[in-house]
Amino acid sequence: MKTENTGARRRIGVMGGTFDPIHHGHLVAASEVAASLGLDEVIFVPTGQPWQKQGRDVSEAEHRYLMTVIATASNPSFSVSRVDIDRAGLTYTIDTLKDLKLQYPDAEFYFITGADALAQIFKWKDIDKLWPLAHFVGVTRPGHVLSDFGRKEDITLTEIPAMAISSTDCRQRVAQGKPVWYLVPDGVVQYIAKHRLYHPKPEPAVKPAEGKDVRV
Ligand SMILES: Nc1ncnc2c1ncn2[C@@H]1O[C@H](COP(=O)(O)OP(=O)(O)OP(=O)(O)O)[C@@H](O)[C@H]1O
Ligand SMILES: O=C(O)c1ccc[n+]([C@@H]2O[C@H](COP(=O)([O-])O)[C@@H](O)[C@H]2O)c1
Repeated sequence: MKTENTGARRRIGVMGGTFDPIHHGHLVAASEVAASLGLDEVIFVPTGQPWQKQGRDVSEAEHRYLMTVIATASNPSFSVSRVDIDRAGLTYTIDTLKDLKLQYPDAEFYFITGADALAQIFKWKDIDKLWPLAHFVGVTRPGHVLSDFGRKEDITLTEIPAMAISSTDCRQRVAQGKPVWYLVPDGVVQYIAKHRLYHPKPEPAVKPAEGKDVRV
C-alpha cells in the first residue's frame, strides 16, 4: 500500500545494520520502503558494537561507516548517521532512536529490518519502550519467513525484490578471491580492495633459527 505524506511531520526511515560490508540488499530494502511508505529520507546507521555479533570478527566501525557513505552518496534521499559508532559500548536500537529523536525532534521514524532481524526483535533491549519511538517495517529476505507476530499496529510488512545477498557471503567471496562486483556498489568493491578488507591475513614470515638452514 502506498501512503502519501500529507502531514507536516518528516517521515524518516532508519536503516540500521552492521554493514560489513553494505550490499545491494540493504540499498534495495531502503529504497523500496521509502517509495512504498512515502518517506522523506532514509538514514543509514552503521552499528558500533553489535551485541549479538560479539565473538565474531567485525570490521572497524570507521571502515563500515565509510563504505556506507560511499554506497549511499549518489542518492539525495539517503544519508548516514554516526550516532551508533560514536557512542561508547554495545549498540542497542533504543539508544539509536533516542539519539535520533534529539536530532530530529519532530520526525516520525520508520525502522527498517529484514525478515531475519525482525524475527529476533522480541529479544532486543527494552523492546516495550521501542514501540512508541518508531514504527517498524519488516522486509522480505530470501530464506527467511516474514511475520508481524500479531503486532500490526507497530509493524508493517513490505515485499521487496528478492536479493539473495548477505554480508557474510560477500566477506567469504573476497577471502576466496572471488569477485563481489554487482553484489556491492562499485565504490565499495574498490574500498574493500584498497584497504584489503576480508582478504586472508598474510602468513607470518618464517624467522630462521640462528645458524640453521630453513627448508621451504
Ligand atoms: N538481502 C537482504 N534483503 C533484505 N534485507 C536485508 C538483506 N540483507 C540484509 N538485510 C537487512 O539489513 C539489516 C542489516 O543487515 P546486516 O548489516 O546484518 O547484513 P547481513 O547481510 O545480514 O550481514 P551478515 O551476513 O554479516 O549477518 C538487517 O535488518 C537485515 O535483515
Ligand atoms: O537493540 C537491540 O537489542 C538490537 C539487537 C539486534 C539488532 N539490533 C539492530 O538491528 C539492526 C540490524 O542489526 P544486524 O545485526 O542485523 O546488522 C541494527 O541497527 C542493530 O543495532 C538491535
